[in-house]
Amino acid sequence: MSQAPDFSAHTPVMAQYLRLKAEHPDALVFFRMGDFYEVFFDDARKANALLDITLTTRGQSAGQPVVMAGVPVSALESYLAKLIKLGEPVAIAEQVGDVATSKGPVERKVVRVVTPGTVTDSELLADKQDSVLMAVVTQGKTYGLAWLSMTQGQLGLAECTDKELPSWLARLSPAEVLVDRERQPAAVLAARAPITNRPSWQFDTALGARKLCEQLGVASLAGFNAQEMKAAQAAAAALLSYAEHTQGRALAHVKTLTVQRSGELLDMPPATQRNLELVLTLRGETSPTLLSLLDSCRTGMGSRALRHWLLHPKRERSQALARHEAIALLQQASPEPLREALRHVSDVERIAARIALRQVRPRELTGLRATLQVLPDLQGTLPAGSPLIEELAQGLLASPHIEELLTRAIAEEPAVLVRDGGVIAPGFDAELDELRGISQNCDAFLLDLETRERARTGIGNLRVQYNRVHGFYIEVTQGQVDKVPLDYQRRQTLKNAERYITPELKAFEDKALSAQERSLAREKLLYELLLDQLIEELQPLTLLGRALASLDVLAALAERASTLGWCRPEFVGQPCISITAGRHPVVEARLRETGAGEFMANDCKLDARTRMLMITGPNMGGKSTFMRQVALICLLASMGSFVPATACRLGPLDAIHTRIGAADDLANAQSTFMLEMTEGAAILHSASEQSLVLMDEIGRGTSTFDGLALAGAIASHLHDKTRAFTLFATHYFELTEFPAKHPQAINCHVGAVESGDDIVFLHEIQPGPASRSYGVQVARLAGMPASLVRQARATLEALEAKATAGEAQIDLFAAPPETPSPVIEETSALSEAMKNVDPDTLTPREALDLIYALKKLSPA
Ligand SMILES: Nc1ncnc2c1ncn2[C@@H]1O[C@H](COP(=O)(O)OP(=O)(O)OP(=O)(O)O)[C@@H](O)[C@H]1O
Repeated sequence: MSQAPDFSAHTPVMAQYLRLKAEHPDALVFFRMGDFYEVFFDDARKANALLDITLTTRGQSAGQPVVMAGVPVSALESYLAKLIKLGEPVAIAEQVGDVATSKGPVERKVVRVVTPGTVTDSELLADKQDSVLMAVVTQGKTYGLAWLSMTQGQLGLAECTDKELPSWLARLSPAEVLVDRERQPAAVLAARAPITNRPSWQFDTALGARKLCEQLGVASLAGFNAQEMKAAQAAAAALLSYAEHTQGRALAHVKTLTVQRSGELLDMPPATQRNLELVLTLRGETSPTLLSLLDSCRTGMGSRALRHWLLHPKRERSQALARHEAIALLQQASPEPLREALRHVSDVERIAARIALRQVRPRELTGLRATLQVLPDLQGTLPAGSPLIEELAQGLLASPHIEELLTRAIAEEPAVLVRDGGVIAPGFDAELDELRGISQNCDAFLLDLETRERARTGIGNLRVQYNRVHGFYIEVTQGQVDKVPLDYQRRQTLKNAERYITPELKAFEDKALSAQERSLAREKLLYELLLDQLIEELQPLTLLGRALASLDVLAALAERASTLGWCRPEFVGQPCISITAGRHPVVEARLRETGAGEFMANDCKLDARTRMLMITGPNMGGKSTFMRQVALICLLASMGSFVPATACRLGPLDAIHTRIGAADDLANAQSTFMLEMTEGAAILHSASEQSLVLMDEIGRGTSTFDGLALAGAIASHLHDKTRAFTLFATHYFELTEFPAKHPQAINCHVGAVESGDDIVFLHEIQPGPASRSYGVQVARLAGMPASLVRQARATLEALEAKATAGEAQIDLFAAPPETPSPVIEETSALSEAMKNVDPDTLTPREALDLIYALKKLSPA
């Protein structure tokens, strides 16, 4: 055992600080001193650098100057927000002892540690996004994942392979990842989420299983089908220990576990999420994206749930079907009354979590009360006929007596903080009412005393008053001082007046001031008791939060479907992606916003016989837009939304893969071409017959011949071996020959017409190959100098003439030659042996031996 460090040479306060710091070496310790949080020594230097706060010294301790910096208590939140953004954990050490009665420094304790993945303060969290804490550990080839959204009380487990790990990280986008400090998985380092190292022993399967059972209040994990997930349990051990450690308490609100298996969800690798601009644009902005277009939710919890739906579509379709049905009914009846009712709803999910962590503020409770009061109205807006909506409606019924309790307990308009008083409603507690009565009756008493004293002393302008510094006093102007009776004791002398106190007034003062203090203490106690009662009701509250969030998403999707003119998709069992008049929702919205014209709708018909579209046509013609819109429509249908088309039939789908030209991944030191090939290889390895693959101009990152050869080979592989539904956009004209030799591929092109030197894009997908590429025209449109365009055109004509003059056609798609057969080697061994033979010198016996030897060398 290591010995506890000895801080006895330090001043008592510094010794106390250093003990707390020793328990939290990785966090900045914010040490409460009255109205400030102070940081010392190295933490002070760090805070000075990160927060730009002034560094000073205060005296000495153990012979060293005490370097310090401080932030006012009232500004804590803004400093925390900065540090959390920078990924710096902060341990908050509060004064927990009684200042008045403490001998030596008042007792202080770290009450919580705020880290990026465990923040629960509403001010520090984005309304529309969850903060997810995740733990990742490897056991052999399996990665165990466990994650927790502290503010939603949701715990998740999964296991995956190293290939799948990046998808999981992208999907969950954790705010903080816990890893074994001895074995940090490369994919986690690459994901660039803040990493927190934990000791190896915390990633222990048995400990994880025990902690999970305790947390969920179950005897075994069998009910969740998680008893065999050893690696995930090990991750959960570290996750739960850390979460409790940072909150400084057990997590009463975490009662549910979702077990997600690889293979359950539609696979969307990070490249797909990025290329389709689902939640972030390629530039990293939050708008315009598919999520920003979809999110007309009325509540933060709705927006968070929508994001989850979008990133976690299931392969199995029953959930999506139920959502389609609910949206159709809401749309028929108009979703507006429900959306209107949702305006009055607070973030019940987060409030429930903050109740559990005993951090909830009075005004959040009045928000909850107001929410509970609108539930009957909200219930009235729900259409009948959808099992999903009926199930969600059950969640709304769960909490009538919480409303009653909150109405009785919390004042109409409570103060912001409990310590300010005025939070508990009158009539809730007799003792509190009495204490408040005493301080409130002050005014009447003082008026009465004033009248009596005026009469007794004959001083007409005598006044009884109060101020915070001197308490109660009787004020007499200097001219009247000689009339003051003997029982008046002088308190203070002013220029024009004297102030006195009398035994009666003193007695009243003691009673009034102590009543105020006692009433504040009583309110604090009652508030804590109220939290105890509310914590008993966490389950219905959590259920209520989820129901409201889901209803909000359904109503938003119904509204979007009506506003944007989307249709209900249909699922079928046979392989097909059949979209009639599909549109790219985000591009269409942008065109509408900017008045830049109408979006041209396009069909996409793929089935068992046609699995690949070879798409050609000019730059800017709309190839990328078309391919992306097909993927987005498939994704929207799979998450349970309506889709931007007039009709849509979808067969089973297991993944959406995209390889779309991206900027160099400079941060990872990969060249464009290397990245292109790496992403392409990953797709060829993981796509299946039920996958949708988008290949946009693969091969363009290298020389023409290399690129063309690779593109041809990749198309063949996808067509012959993978057999995925593939949209293959290319500038290589040679590839328009591909369908002639590949029966499941067809040519199509984006239409464009030339008028003179100009080109007009029709954005229409038409059958057959494009006639030419129009690159020079596009360059002209882009404003290249006229002389340059002329030169390019002349060169192009010359090149075209040379090409048609003729070389023999190469079959780009011919099956690869067989690996050289061993025959060649063996034959050469044979001829090698023959070289050394001189027949004229051989005896018959040697000739026979030679025949046997040659026989051995020859192929069978
Ligand atoms: N169906 C459509 N209707 C109307 N406008 C469209 C349509 N498709 C694309 N566009 C417009 O054309 C622009 C270019 O489209 P897109 O990027 O898809 O072209 P591309 O053929 O992939 O070009 P490149 O080969 O240069 O990547 C889009 O930004 C959009 O404004």
